[in-house]
Amino acid sequence: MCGILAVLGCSDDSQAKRVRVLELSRRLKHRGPDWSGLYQHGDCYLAHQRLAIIDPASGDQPLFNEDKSVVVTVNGEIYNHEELRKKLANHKFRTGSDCDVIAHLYEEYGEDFVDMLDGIFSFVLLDTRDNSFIVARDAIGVTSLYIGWGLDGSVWISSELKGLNDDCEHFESFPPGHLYSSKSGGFRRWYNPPWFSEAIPSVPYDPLVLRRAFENVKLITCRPRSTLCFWTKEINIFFL
Ligand SMILES: NC(=O)CC[C@H](N)C(=O)O
Repeated sequence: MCGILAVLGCSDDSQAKRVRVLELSRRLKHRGPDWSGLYQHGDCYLAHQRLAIIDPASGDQPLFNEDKSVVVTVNGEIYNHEELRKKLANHKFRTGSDCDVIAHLYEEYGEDFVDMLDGIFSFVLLDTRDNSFIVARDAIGVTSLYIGWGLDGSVWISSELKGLNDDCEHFESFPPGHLYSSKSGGFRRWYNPPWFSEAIPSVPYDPLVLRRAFENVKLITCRPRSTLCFWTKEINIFFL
Protein backbone atom coordinates (compact mmCIF):
# COMPACT_ATOMS: atom_id res chain seq x y z
CA MET A 1 0.00 0.00 0.00
CA CYS A 2 1.26 3.46 -0.88
CA GLY A 3 0.96 6.48 1.39
CA ILE A 4 -0.91 9.58 0.30
CA LEU A 5 -1.05 12.98 1.93
CA ALA A 6 -2.76 16.15 0.74
CA VAL A 7 -3.22 19.63 2.14
CA LEU A 8 -5.82 21.67 0.29
CA GLY A 9 -6.57 25.37 0.53
CA CYS A 10 -4.30 26.24 3.45
CA SER A 11 -3.72 29.86 2.30
CA ASP A 12 0.03 29.29 2.63
CA ASP A 13 2.27 28.64 -0.36
CA SER A 14 5.52 29.40 1.49
CA GLN A 15 8.69 27.31 1.40
CA ALA A 16 8.15 26.61 5.11
CA LYS A 17 4.74 25.04 4.42
CA ARG A 18 6.21 22.93 1.62
CA VAL A 19 8.91 21.69 3.99
CA ARG A 20 6.25 20.87 6.59
CA VAL A 21 4.20 18.86 4.06
CA LEU A 22 7.34 16.95 3.00
CA GLU A 23 8.09 16.24 6.64
CA LEU A 24 4.58 14.89 7.22
CA SER A 25 4.68 12.85 4.02
CA ARG A 26 7.90 11.21 5.23
CA ARG A 27 5.92 9.86 8.20
CA LEU A 28 4.25 7.59 5.62
CA LYS A 29 7.52 6.48 4.00
CA HIS A 30 7.21 2.94 5.41
CA ARG A 31 4.18 2.49 3.14
CA GLY A 32 6.09 3.23 -0.07
CA PRO A 33 9.83 2.66 -0.31
CA ASP A 34 10.10 3.02 -4.12
CA TRP A 35 9.43 6.72 -4.72
CA SER A 36 8.50 9.97 -2.97
CA GLY A 37 6.61 12.65 -4.88
CA LEU A 38 5.17 16.08 -4.12
CA TYR A 39 3.10 18.34 -6.34
CA GLN A 40 2.27 21.88 -5.28
CA HIS A 41 -0.25 24.16 -6.92
CA GLY A 42 -0.49 27.40 -4.94
CA ASP A 43 -1.74 26.49 -1.49
CA CYS A 44 -2.64 22.90 -2.45
CA TYR A 45 -0.15 20.08 -1.89
CA LEU A 46 -0.42 16.45 -3.04
CA ALA A 47 2.23 14.02 -1.78
CA HIS A 48 2.87 10.36 -2.50
CA GLN A 49 5.02 7.56 -1.10
CA ARG A 50 4.98 4.76 -3.62
CA LEU A 51 5.13 1.02 -3.30
CA ALA A 52 5.32 0.36 -7.03
CA ILE A 53 3.03 -2.43 -8.27
CA ILE A 54 1.87 -1.64 -11.82
CA ASP A 55 4.39 -0.07 -14.21
CA PRO A 56 7.16 0.31 -11.61
CA ALA A 57 9.38 2.08 -14.15
CA SER A 58 7.18 5.05 -15.02
CA GLY A 59 4.05 5.00 -12.84
CA ASP A 60 5.41 7.39 -10.20
CA GLN A 61 2.88 9.75 -8.61
CA PRO A 62 1.26 12.23 -8.53
CA LEU A 63 -0.20 11.45 -11.97
CA PHE A 64 -1.71 13.94 -14.44
CA ASN A 65 -4.07 14.34 -17.38
CA GLU A 66 -2.66 15.50 -20.74
CA ASP A 67 -2.24 19.21 -19.98
CA LYS A 68 -1.43 18.61 -16.31
CA SER A 69 -4.45 20.59 -15.14
CA VAL A 70 -5.80 17.58 -13.23
CA VAL A 71 -3.51 15.87 -10.71
CA VAL A 72 -4.06 12.78 -8.56
CA THR A 73 -2.37 10.93 -5.73
CA VAL A 74 -3.65 7.39 -5.25
CA ASN A 75 -3.21 4.49 -2.89
CA GLY A 76 -4.41 1.11 -4.10
CA GLU A 77 -5.15 -0.86 -7.23
CA ILE A 78 -7.66 -0.27 -10.03
CA TYR A 79 -8.38 -3.81 -11.23
CA ASN A 80 -10.35 -2.82 -14.33
CA HIS A 81 -7.91 -0.18 -15.61
CA GLU A 82 -7.36 -1.95 -18.92
CA GLU A 83 -11.11 -1.92 -19.71
CA LEU A 84 -11.38 1.71 -18.61
CA ARG A 85 -8.55 2.71 -20.94
CA LYS A 86 -10.62 1.40 -23.84
CA LYS A 87 -13.37 3.88 -22.93
CA LEU A 88 -10.77 6.66 -23.07
CA ALA A 89 -9.49 6.08 -26.61
CA ASN A 90 -9.20 9.82 -27.28
CA HIS A 91 -6.90 10.32 -24.25
CA LYS A 92 -3.11 10.08 -24.16
CA PHE A 93 -1.57 8.27 -21.21
CA ARG A 94 1.92 9.02 -19.98
CA THR A 95 2.32 5.81 -17.97
CA GLY A 96 1.06 2.23 -17.78
CA SER A 97 -0.04 2.73 -14.17
CA ASP A 98 -3.47 1.38 -13.26
CA CYS A 99 -4.09 4.72 -11.50
CA ASP A 100 -3.43 6.76 -14.64
CA VAL A 101 -7.07 6.35 -15.73
CA ILE A 102 -8.37 8.43 -12.81
CA ALA A 103 -7.50 11.94 -14.04
CA HIS A 104 -8.75 11.08 -17.55
CA LEU A 105 -12.01 9.56 -16.31
CA TYR A 106 -12.65 12.74 -14.30
CA GLU A 107 -12.14 14.84 -17.44
CA GLU A 108 -14.55 12.66 -19.37
CA TYR A 109 -17.27 11.90 -16.80
CA GLY A 110 -16.85 14.38 -13.94
CA GLU A 111 -17.13 13.33 -10.28
CA ASP A 112 -19.45 10.42 -11.03
CA PHE A 113 -16.61 8.38 -12.56
CA VAL A 114 -15.78 6.92 -9.11
CA ASP A 115 -18.57 4.39 -9.52
CA MET A 116 -16.78 3.02 -12.62
CA LEU A 117 -13.71 2.00 -10.62
CA ASP A 118 -13.35 -1.63 -9.66
CA GLY A 119 -10.68 -2.02 -7.02
CA ILE A 120 -9.36 -0.94 -3.66
CA PHE A 121 -8.34 2.67 -3.57
CA SER A 122 -8.23 6.00 -1.86
CA PHE A 123 -7.28 9.11 -3.77
CA VAL A 124 -7.21 12.89 -3.88
CA LEU A 125 -7.86 14.58 -7.23
CA LEU A 126 -7.15 18.30 -7.68
CA ASP A 127 -8.55 20.24 -10.63
CA THR A 128 -6.13 23.17 -10.87
CA ARG A 129 -8.43 25.04 -13.29
CA ASP A 130 -10.73 26.04 -10.43
CA ASN A 131 -8.83 24.61 -7.45
CA SER A 132 -11.68 22.20 -6.73
CA PHE A 133 -10.88 18.73 -5.43
CA ILE A 134 -12.46 15.38 -4.75
CA VAL A 135 -11.41 12.66 -2.34
CA ALA A 136 -12.73 9.11 -2.46
CA ARG A 137 -12.32 5.85 -0.58
CA ASP A 138 -13.11 2.35 -1.85
CA ALA A 139 -16.43 0.63 -1.24
CA ILE A 140 -15.67 -1.10 2.04
CA GLY A 141 -12.54 0.77 3.14
CA VAL A 142 -9.84 -1.78 2.37
CA THR A 143 -7.41 1.12 1.99
CA SER A 144 -7.02 3.37 5.02
CA LEU A 145 -7.85 7.09 4.86
CA TYR A 146 -8.32 10.02 7.25
CA ILE A 147 -9.61 13.54 6.79
CA GLY A 148 -8.91 16.59 8.93
CA TRP A 149 -9.63 20.31 9.00
CA GLY A 150 -7.16 23.04 9.92
CA LEU A 151 -8.01 26.26 11.74
CA ASP A 152 -7.24 28.13 8.49
CA GLY A 153 -10.07 26.28 6.72
CA SER A 154 -7.73 23.81 5.01
CA VAL A 155 -8.71 20.20 4.32
CA TRP A 156 -6.12 17.53 5.10
CA ILE A 157 -6.09 13.96 3.81
CA SER A 158 -3.74 11.19 4.87
CA SER A 159 -3.46 7.41 4.63
CA GLU A 160 -2.54 7.38 8.30
CA LEU A 161 -3.52 9.54 11.25
CA LYS A 162 0.07 10.49 11.96
CA GLY A 163 0.14 12.50 8.72
CA LEU A 164 -2.43 15.04 9.94
CA ASN A 165 -3.26 14.84 13.63
CA ASP A 166 -0.63 17.40 14.68
CA ASP A 167 -1.84 20.03 12.21
CA CYS A 168 -5.61 19.67 12.31
CA GLU A 169 -8.10 21.08 14.71
CA HIS A 170 -10.48 18.23 14.01
CA PHE A 171 -9.97 14.90 12.22
CA GLU A 172 -11.84 11.68 11.58
CA SER A 173 -11.77 8.46 9.61
CA PHE A 174 -12.83 8.99 5.98
CA PRO A 175 -16.03 6.96 5.50
CA PRO A 176 -15.67 3.97 3.13
CA GLY A 177 -17.67 4.11 -0.11
CA HIS A 178 -17.88 7.92 0.12
CA LEU A 179 -16.66 10.84 -1.87
CA TYR A 180 -15.82 14.30 -0.52
CA SER A 181 -16.29 17.09 -3.01
CA SER A 182 -15.02 20.61 -2.37
CA LYS A 183 -17.70 21.92 -4.73
CA SER A 184 -20.55 20.63 -2.61
CA GLY A 185 -18.45 20.95 0.56
CA GLY A 186 -19.39 17.59 1.98
CA PHE A 187 -19.52 13.81 1.78
CA ARG A 188 -21.80 11.74 -0.36
CA ARG A 189 -22.03 8.00 -0.71
CA TRP A 190 -20.88 6.84 -4.15
CA TYR A 191 -21.23 3.14 -3.37
CA ASN A 192 -24.91 2.28 -3.36
CA PRO A 193 -25.38 -1.47 -3.80
CA PRO A 194 -28.97 -2.72 -3.71
CA TRP A 195 -28.31 -4.54 -0.41
CA PHE A 196 -27.76 -1.18 1.33
CA SER A 197 -31.47 -0.56 1.24
CA GLU A 198 -33.75 -1.69 4.04
CA ALA A 199 -35.67 -3.95 1.68
CA ILE A 200 -35.89 -7.55 2.86
CA PRO A 201 -34.54 -9.88 0.15
CA SER A 202 -37.32 -11.62 -1.71
CA VAL A 203 -35.02 -14.54 -2.61
CA PRO A 204 -34.69 -17.00 0.26
CA TYR A 205 -31.21 -18.02 1.47
CA ASP A 206 -29.93 -20.84 -0.69
CA PRO A 207 -26.67 -22.56 0.38
CA LEU A 208 -26.31 -24.02 -3.13
CA VAL A 209 -26.03 -20.53 -4.64
CA LEU A 210 -23.27 -19.77 -2.13
CA ARG A 211 -21.50 -23.02 -2.99
CA ARG A 212 -21.73 -22.27 -6.73
CA ALA A 213 -20.22 -18.83 -6.07
CA PHE A 214 -17.15 -20.37 -4.49
CA GLU A 215 -16.88 -22.95 -7.25
CA ASN A 216 -16.85 -20.19 -9.85
CA VAL A 217 -14.05 -18.20 -8.26
CA LYS A 218 -12.04 -16.36 -10.88
CA LEU A 219 -8.32 -15.80 -10.51
CA ILE A 220 -7.03 -12.35 -11.42
CA THR A 221 -3.28 -11.80 -11.62
CA CYS A 222 -2.06 -8.26 -11.12
CA ARG A 223 1.24 -7.94 -12.96
CA PRO A 224 4.16 -7.48 -12.74
CA ARG A 225 4.54 -8.38 -9.09
CA SER A 226 2.10 -11.25 -9.45
CA THR A 227 -0.38 -10.28 -6.76
CA LEU A 228 -3.02 -12.98 -6.94
CA CYS A 229 -6.57 -11.89 -6.42
CA PHE A 230 -9.67 -14.08 -6.46
CA TRP A 231 -13.08 -12.83 -7.41
CA THR A 232 -16.51 -14.37 -7.42
CA LYS A 233 -19.27 -12.60 -9.30
CA GLU A 234 -22.22 -14.27 -7.57
CA ILE A 235 -21.55 -12.74 -4.17
CA ASN A 236 -19.16 -10.04 -5.36
CA ILE A 237 -16.27 -10.49 -2.97
CA PHE A 238 -12.52 -10.25 -3.42
CA PHE A 239 -9.92 -12.10 -1.47
CA LEU A 240 -6.14 -12.16 -1.70
N1 LIG B 1 0.96 0.39 -3.54
C1 LIG B 1 0.06 1.06 -4.16
O1 LIG B 1 -0.87 1.66 -3.61
C2 LIG B 1 0.23 1.01 -5.66
C3 LIG B 1 -0.25 2.21 -6.44
C4 LIG B 1 -0.34 1.92 -7.90
N2 LIG B 1 -1.35 0.94 -8.16
C5 LIG B 1 1.01 1.49 -8.43
O2 LIG B 1 1.13 0.44 -8.96
O3 LIG B 1 1.96 2.18 -8.34
